[in-house]
Amino acid sequence: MTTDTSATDDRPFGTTDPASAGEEGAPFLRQDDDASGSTDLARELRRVRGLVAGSRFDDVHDAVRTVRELADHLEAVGTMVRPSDYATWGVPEHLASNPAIGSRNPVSPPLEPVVLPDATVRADLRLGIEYQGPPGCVHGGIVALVFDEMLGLANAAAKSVGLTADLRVSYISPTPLYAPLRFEARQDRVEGRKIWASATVYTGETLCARAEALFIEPRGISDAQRDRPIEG
Ligand SMILES: CCCCCCCCCCCCCC(=O)SCCNC(=O)CCNC(=O)[C@H](O)C(C)(C)COP(=O)(O)OP(=O)(O)OC[C@H]1O[C@@H](n2cnc3c(N)ncnc32)[C@H](O)[C@@H]1OP(=O)(O)O
Repeated sequence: MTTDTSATDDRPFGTTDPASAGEEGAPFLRQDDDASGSTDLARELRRVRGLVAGSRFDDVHDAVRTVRELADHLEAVGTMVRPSDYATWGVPEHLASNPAIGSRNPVSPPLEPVVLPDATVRADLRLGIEYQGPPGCVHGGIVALVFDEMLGLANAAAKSVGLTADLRVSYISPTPLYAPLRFEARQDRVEGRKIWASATVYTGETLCARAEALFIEPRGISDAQRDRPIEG
Protein backbone atom coordinates (compact mmCIF):
# COMPACT_ATOMS: atom_id res chain seq x y z
CA MET A 1 0.00 0.00 0.00
CA THR A 2 1.38 3.41 -0.87
CA THR A 3 -0.45 6.03 1.09
CA ASP A 4 0.91 9.52 0.65
CA THR A 5 1.29 10.84 4.15
CA SER A 6 3.49 13.82 3.30
CA ALA A 7 0.74 16.32 4.10
CA THR A 8 -0.33 14.60 7.29
CA ASP A 9 2.93 13.54 8.92
CA ASP A 10 2.17 15.52 12.04
CA ARG A 11 -0.94 13.50 12.83
CA PRO A 12 -0.78 10.28 14.81
CA PHE A 13 -1.40 7.27 12.60
CA GLY A 14 -4.86 5.79 12.50
CA THR A 15 -6.63 8.72 14.10
CA THR A 16 -7.81 10.57 11.02
CA ASP A 17 -10.78 12.52 12.25
CA PRO A 18 -13.80 11.43 10.17
CA ALA A 19 -15.21 14.93 10.55
CA SER A 20 -12.23 16.35 8.66
CA ALA A 21 -12.50 13.87 5.78
CA GLY A 22 -13.82 15.09 2.43
CA GLU A 23 -16.47 13.31 0.41
CA GLU A 24 -13.85 11.04 -1.16
CA GLY A 25 -12.51 10.14 2.26
CA ALA A 26 -9.12 10.55 3.92
CA PRO A 27 -6.39 7.87 3.89
CA PHE A 28 -6.96 5.95 7.06
CA LEU A 29 -3.68 4.29 7.92
CA ARG A 30 -0.03 5.06 7.92
CA GLN A 31 2.31 2.12 7.71
CA ASP A 32 6.06 1.80 7.71
CA ASP A 33 7.81 4.17 5.34
CA ASP A 34 9.50 2.64 2.36
CA ALA A 35 13.03 3.90 2.91
CA SER A 36 14.34 0.32 2.77
CA GLY A 37 12.46 -0.63 -0.41
CA SER A 38 10.43 -3.29 1.45
CA THR A 39 7.11 -2.00 0.11
CA ASP A 40 8.43 -2.07 -3.46
CA LEU A 41 9.74 -5.57 -2.86
CA ALA A 42 6.31 -6.69 -1.65
CA ARG A 43 4.69 -5.06 -4.69
CA GLU A 44 6.95 -6.98 -7.09
CA LEU A 45 6.30 -10.20 -5.19
CA ARG A 46 2.56 -9.60 -5.60
CA ARG A 47 3.17 -9.43 -9.36
CA VAL A 48 5.09 -12.69 -9.14
CA ARG A 49 2.22 -14.33 -7.23
CA GLY A 50 -0.25 -13.33 -9.92
CA LEU A 51 2.03 -14.54 -12.70
CA VAL A 52 2.77 -17.89 -11.04
CA ALA A 53 -0.87 -18.51 -10.13
CA GLY A 54 -2.24 -17.43 -13.49
CA SER A 55 0.23 -18.46 -16.19
CA ARG A 56 1.26 -21.63 -18.01
CA PHE A 57 5.00 -22.13 -18.41
CA ASP A 58 7.08 -24.60 -20.40
CA ASP A 59 10.11 -24.43 -18.13
CA VAL A 60 10.72 -22.10 -15.21
CA HIS A 61 13.60 -23.91 -13.51
CA ASP A 62 15.81 -20.88 -14.10
CA ALA A 63 13.22 -18.77 -12.24
CA VAL A 64 13.23 -21.25 -9.35
CA ARG A 65 17.00 -20.80 -9.01
CA THR A 66 16.66 -17.01 -9.17
CA VAL A 67 13.93 -16.93 -6.52
CA ARG A 68 15.89 -19.34 -4.29
CA GLU A 69 18.88 -17.01 -4.52
CA LEU A 70 16.65 -14.07 -3.70
CA ALA A 71 15.28 -15.85 -0.62
CA ASP A 72 18.81 -16.75 0.50
CA HIS A 73 19.86 -13.13 0.01
CA LEU A 74 16.92 -11.73 2.00
CA GLU A 75 17.57 -14.22 4.78
CA ALA A 76 21.20 -13.07 4.92
CA VAL A 77 20.60 -9.30 4.92
CA GLY A 78 17.40 -9.07 6.98
CA THR A 79 16.67 -9.15 10.69
CA MET A 80 13.67 -11.23 11.69
CA VAL A 81 11.03 -9.26 13.62
CA ARG A 82 9.28 -11.22 16.34
CA PRO A 83 5.74 -10.22 17.33
CA SER A 84 7.06 -9.53 20.81
CA ASP A 85 9.31 -6.82 19.31
CA TYR A 86 6.36 -4.57 18.42
CA ALA A 87 5.95 -1.66 20.81
CA THR A 88 2.20 -2.25 20.83
CA TRP A 89 -0.63 -3.47 18.60
CA GLY A 90 -1.42 -1.20 15.70
CA VAL A 91 2.01 0.39 15.26
CA PRO A 92 2.90 0.86 11.57
CA GLU A 93 5.43 -1.98 11.62
CA HIS A 94 2.77 -4.35 12.93
CA LEU A 95 0.18 -3.23 10.38
CA ALA A 96 2.69 -3.56 7.54
CA SER A 97 3.01 -7.32 8.12
CA ASN A 98 -0.77 -7.88 8.20
CA PRO A 99 -2.05 -10.43 5.62
CA ALA A 100 -5.16 -8.35 4.91
CA ILE A 101 -3.66 -4.88 4.63
CA GLY A 102 0.11 -5.02 5.09
CA SER A 103 2.24 -2.97 2.70
CA ARG A 104 5.17 -5.32 3.34
CA ASN A 105 3.11 -8.51 3.06
CA PRO A 106 2.89 -9.78 -0.55
CA VAL A 107 -0.11 -11.91 0.47
CA SER A 108 -2.26 -8.91 1.34
CA PRO A 109 -4.82 -7.62 -1.16
CA PRO A 110 -4.18 -4.09 -2.45
CA LEU A 111 -6.35 -2.52 0.25
CA GLU A 112 -6.11 1.27 0.64
CA PRO A 113 -8.93 2.24 3.01
CA VAL A 114 -10.21 5.75 3.46
CA VAL A 115 -12.45 7.06 6.21
CA LEU A 116 -15.51 9.11 5.24
CA PRO A 117 -17.05 11.98 7.21
CA ASP A 118 -19.66 9.65 8.77
CA ALA A 119 -16.85 7.26 9.94
CA THR A 120 -17.65 4.68 7.26
CA VAL A 121 -14.45 3.04 6.03
CA ARG A 122 -14.29 2.45 2.28
CA ALA A 123 -11.83 0.59 0.04
CA ASP A 124 -11.94 0.38 -3.75
CA LEU A 125 -9.89 -2.41 -5.24
CA ARG A 126 -9.63 -5.11 -7.89
CA LEU A 127 -8.57 -8.64 -7.07
CA GLY A 128 -6.64 -10.83 -9.51
CA ILE A 129 -6.36 -14.53 -10.15
CA GLU A 130 -4.26 -15.14 -7.06
CA TYR A 131 -7.47 -14.54 -5.06
CA GLN A 132 -9.65 -16.82 -7.20
CA GLY A 133 -12.18 -19.26 -5.79
CA PRO A 134 -14.81 -20.34 -8.34
CA PRO A 135 -13.62 -19.70 -11.91
CA GLY A 136 -13.58 -15.96 -12.53
CA CYS A 137 -14.69 -15.17 -8.97
CA VAL A 138 -13.03 -14.09 -5.75
CA HIS A 139 -12.58 -16.84 -3.13
CA GLY A 140 -15.16 -16.52 -0.34
CA GLY A 141 -12.46 -16.72 2.31
CA ILE A 142 -10.74 -13.71 0.79
CA VAL A 143 -14.01 -11.76 0.87
CA ALA A 144 -14.33 -12.70 4.56
CA LEU A 145 -10.71 -11.66 5.21
CA VAL A 146 -11.27 -8.22 3.70
CA PHE A 147 -14.55 -7.85 5.57
CA ASP A 148 -12.89 -8.73 8.89
CA GLU A 149 -10.19 -6.15 8.33
CA MET A 150 -12.59 -3.45 7.14
CA LEU A 151 -14.91 -4.04 10.10
CA GLY A 152 -11.99 -3.75 12.51
CA LEU A 153 -10.93 -0.51 10.82
CA ALA A 154 -14.49 0.83 11.08
CA ASN A 155 -14.30 0.18 14.80
CA ALA A 156 -10.98 1.98 14.98
CA ALA A 157 -12.49 4.93 13.06
CA ALA A 158 -15.18 5.05 15.74
CA LYS A 159 -12.49 4.84 18.43
CA SER A 160 -13.29 1.32 19.54
CA VAL A 161 -11.03 -1.67 19.91
CA GLY A 162 -12.40 -5.18 19.52
CA LEU A 163 -11.49 -8.77 18.84
CA THR A 164 -13.69 -10.51 16.29
CA ALA A 165 -16.03 -12.83 18.22
CA ASP A 166 -18.61 -13.58 15.53
CA LEU A 167 -18.38 -12.86 11.80
CA ARG A 168 -21.26 -13.75 9.48
CA VAL A 169 -20.92 -13.35 5.74
CA SER A 170 -23.81 -13.68 3.28
CA TYR A 171 -22.64 -14.24 -0.27
CA ILE A 172 -25.37 -12.72 -2.44
CA SER A 173 -23.85 -12.89 -5.92
CA PRO A 174 -20.40 -13.95 -7.16
CA THR A 175 -17.66 -11.40 -6.54
CA PRO A 176 -15.93 -11.02 -9.91
CA LEU A 177 -12.16 -11.08 -10.40
CA TYR A 178 -10.56 -7.99 -11.96
CA ALA A 179 -13.77 -5.94 -11.62
CA PRO A 180 -13.87 -2.77 -9.51
CA LEU A 181 -15.02 -3.71 -6.01
CA ARG A 182 -16.16 -1.31 -3.32
CA PHE A 183 -15.98 -2.49 0.29
CA GLU A 184 -17.65 -0.33 2.93
CA ALA A 185 -17.79 -0.97 6.67
CA ARG A 186 -19.30 0.90 9.56
CA GLN A 187 -19.81 0.51 13.25
CA ASP A 188 -23.47 0.06 14.13
CA ARG A 189 -23.63 0.18 17.93
CA VAL A 190 -21.76 -0.41 21.15
CA GLU A 191 -23.13 -1.85 24.39
CA GLY A 192 -20.53 -2.17 27.11
CA ARG A 193 -17.69 -4.28 25.68
CA LYS A 194 -19.83 -5.50 22.76
CA ILE A 195 -19.39 -3.80 19.42
CA TRP A 196 -21.54 -4.52 16.36
CA ALA A 197 -20.38 -3.58 12.89
CA SER A 198 -21.51 -4.34 9.35
CA ALA A 199 -20.10 -4.20 5.85
CA THR A 200 -20.94 -4.65 2.18
CA VAL A 201 -19.07 -5.26 -1.04
CA TYR A 202 -20.50 -4.10 -4.36
CA THR A 203 -19.35 -4.27 -7.94
CA GLY A 204 -21.11 -1.41 -9.63
CA GLU A 205 -24.72 -1.55 -8.45
CA THR A 206 -24.57 -5.28 -7.69
CA LEU A 207 -24.36 -6.39 -4.07
CA CYS A 208 -21.88 -9.27 -3.93
CA ALA A 209 -21.78 -9.94 -0.18
CA ARG A 210 -22.55 -8.44 3.19
CA ALA A 211 -21.17 -9.06 6.66
CA GLU A 212 -22.36 -8.60 10.20
CA ALA A 213 -20.00 -8.97 13.08
CA LEU A 214 -19.75 -8.84 16.83
CA PHE A 215 -16.49 -7.65 18.34
CA ILE A 216 -15.62 -7.78 22.03
CA GLU A 217 -13.43 -5.12 23.54
CA PRO A 218 -10.51 -6.73 25.37
CA ARG A 219 -10.61 -6.18 29.10
CA GLY A 220 -8.59 -3.23 30.41
CA ILE A 221 -8.44 -1.10 27.26
CA SER A 222 -7.63 2.55 27.92
CA ASP A 223 -8.99 5.61 26.10
CA ALA A 224 -5.53 6.16 24.59
CA GLN A 225 -5.51 2.63 23.18
CA ARG A 226 -8.90 3.20 21.54
CA ASP A 227 -7.25 5.90 19.44
CA ARG A 228 -4.98 3.27 17.88
CA PRO A 229 -5.83 1.64 14.58
CA ILE A 230 -6.60 -1.98 15.19
CA GLU A 231 -6.89 -4.70 12.61
CA GLY A 232 -10.06 -6.65 13.02
C1 LIG B 1 -3.38 -0.50 21.24
C2 LIG B 1 -4.27 -1.52 21.29
C3 LIG B 1 -4.38 -2.38 22.36
C4 LIG B 1 -5.49 -3.30 22.33
C5 LIG B 1 -5.21 -4.57 21.74
C6 LIG B 1 -6.32 -5.20 21.11
C7 LIG B 1 -5.97 -6.39 20.40
C8 LIG B 1 -6.50 -6.39 19.02
C9 LIG B 1 -5.83 -7.40 18.20
C10 LIG B 1 -6.42 -7.51 16.86
C11 LIG B 1 -6.05 -8.81 16.28
C12 LIG B 1 -6.59 -9.00 14.92
C13 LIG B 1 -8.10 -9.17 14.89
C14 LIG B 1 -8.39 -10.54 14.71
O1 LIG B 1 -8.00 -11.15 13.77
S1 LIG B 1 -9.25 -11.12 15.92
C15 LIG B 1 -8.87 -12.84 15.70
C16 LIG B 1 -10.07 -13.66 15.76
N1 LIG B 1 -10.69 -13.53 17.04
C17 LIG B 1 -10.15 -14.11 18.13
O2 LIG B 1 -9.12 -14.75 18.12
C18 LIG B 1 -10.95 -13.93 19.37
C19 LIG B 1 -10.96 -15.21 20.17
N2 LIG B 1 -11.94 -15.09 21.26
C20 LIG B 1 -11.59 -14.51 22.42
O3 LIG B 1 -10.45 -14.14 22.65
C21 LIG B 1 -12.70 -14.30 23.40
O4 LIG B 1 -13.74 -15.19 23.14
C22 LIG B 1 -13.26 -12.85 23.37
C23 LIG B 1 -12.14 -11.86 23.72
C24 LIG B 1 -13.87 -12.51 22.00
C25 LIG B 1 -14.36 -12.74 24.41
O5 LIG B 1 -13.88 -13.24 25.62
P1 LIG B 1 -14.05 -12.44 26.99
O6 LIG B 1 -13.69 -13.37 28.06
O7 LIG B 1 -13.35 -11.15 26.93
O8 LIG B 1 -15.59 -12.10 26.95
P2 LIG B 1 -16.72 -12.75 27.84
O9 LIG B 1 -16.74 -14.20 27.74
O10 LIG B 1 -16.66 -12.10 29.17
O11 LIG B 1 -18.01 -12.23 27.04
C26 LIG B 1 -18.35 -10.88 27.04
C27 LIG B 1 -19.73 -10.80 26.38
O12 LIG B 1 -19.60 -11.10 24.99
C28 LIG B 1 -20.41 -12.24 24.67
N3 LIG B 1 -19.70 -13.04 23.68
C29 LIG B 1 -18.42 -13.42 23.72
N4 LIG B 1 -18.12 -14.14 22.61
C30 LIG B 1 -19.22 -14.21 21.89
C31 LIG B 1 -19.55 -14.82 20.66
N5 LIG B 1 -18.64 -15.50 19.94
N6 LIG B 1 -20.78 -14.68 20.18
C32 LIG B 1 -21.73 -14.00 20.88
N7 LIG B 1 -21.47 -13.40 22.06
C33 LIG B 1 -20.24 -13.51 22.56
C34 LIG B 1 -20.60 -12.98 25.96
O13 LIG B 1 -21.77 -13.77 25.92
C35 LIG B 1 -20.70 -11.83 26.92
O14 LIG B 1 -21.99 -11.28 26.81
P3 LIG B 1 -22.83 -10.90 28.14
O15 LIG B 1 -22.99 -12.18 28.87
O16 LIG B 1 -21.99 -9.90 28.87
O17 LIG B 1 -24.13 -10.32 27.64
